[in-house]
Amino acid sequence: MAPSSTSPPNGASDVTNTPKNILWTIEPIAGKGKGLLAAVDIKPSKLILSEAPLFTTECITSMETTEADLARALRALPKDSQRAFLSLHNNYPGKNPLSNIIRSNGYPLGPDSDVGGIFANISRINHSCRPNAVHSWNPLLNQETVYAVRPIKAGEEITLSYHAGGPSNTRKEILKEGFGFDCTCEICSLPETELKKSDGRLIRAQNLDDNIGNSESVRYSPAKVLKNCKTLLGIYEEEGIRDDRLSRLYFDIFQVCNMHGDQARASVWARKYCEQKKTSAGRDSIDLLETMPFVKDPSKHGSFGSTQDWKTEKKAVPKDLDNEAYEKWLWRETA
Ligand SMILES: C[S@@+](CC[C@H](N)C(=O)[O-])C[C@H]1O[C@@H](n2cnc3c(N)ncnc32)[C@H](O)[C@@H]1O
Repeated sequence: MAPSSTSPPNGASDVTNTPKNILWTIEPIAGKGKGLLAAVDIKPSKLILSEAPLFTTECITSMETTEADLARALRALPKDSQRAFLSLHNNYPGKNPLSNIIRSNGYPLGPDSDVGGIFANISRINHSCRPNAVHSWNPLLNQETVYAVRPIKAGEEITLSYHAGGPSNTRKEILKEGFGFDCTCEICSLPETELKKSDGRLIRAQNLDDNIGNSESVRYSPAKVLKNCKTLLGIYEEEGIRDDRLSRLYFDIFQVCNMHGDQARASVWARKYCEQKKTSAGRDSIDLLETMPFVKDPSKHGSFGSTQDWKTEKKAVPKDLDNEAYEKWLWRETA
């Protein structure tokens, strides 16, 4: 066992796990090697970990020299960082051990980045198809952050999503092919009847998501798309999905409303997106900072005003409705 209260290896910064504030420990997890267990109850939006990479794949100069490039970069690290790297899980033992440690543990440093990072602690976090935490690269900190998105009980495993979405057979196939393991998360291990129900919901979610992402539908049948968004949100609630699928859905709804000139609702959904990003990536999340201006003025976003069919002013958000009436307004269900 490697308790998280020990000093992080050189190059790895770990702001939360000081001896005074131990949120988690690294422990053996049945069937998954090691993993992170919560040491205390953790609430959503709590920063669990913020960590700089031990090193990045920027040192790789070509496919042919990958192993040699990595060996050189590794030798340049302090001894404890080298040990931390070499102790990480290798899912593909045999030739090219360094490349395969990267393959087993690397995270891209941002959604569009070709550069991967290896982390002493974050790389120990196992996958779940219903994760209770979300990771993201914070370019302002130059660190990967992990925030809780659901309440996590002391003793519960902290989990991230390596790949999200779809019914269990699709997910299992992708995880096996892309990451080389058979997923045994709590969703994939549900009893058959429950798994079937969950799969049914997630197949429906996939179809709804396809419709919501279809620009023709958003342009010509926005009322139907908005209805599908509401159904999808209901499925996410039922399935306990609070990862980036949820913030993406909020952003999609923002765009549907904004595209048709409904600035009042667009502003509400932009705010929901920002709040969810604050929970999953912190108040200094780039996505949050970039979207905040559209809460104030949705018309500044590129999606604004292809039509004015739903035209409202931003100030038209009602203030005196009860919850039920407000929800009806929000989903454009009032006459
Ligand atoms: C990035 S490592 C995570 C930490 C690793 N368990 C360890 O011992 O260092 C990824 C590996 O953990 C295991 N793993 C992660 N999530 C899993 C899951 N849901 N089911 C089964 N094995 C899992 C697999 O062996 C996978 O290749």
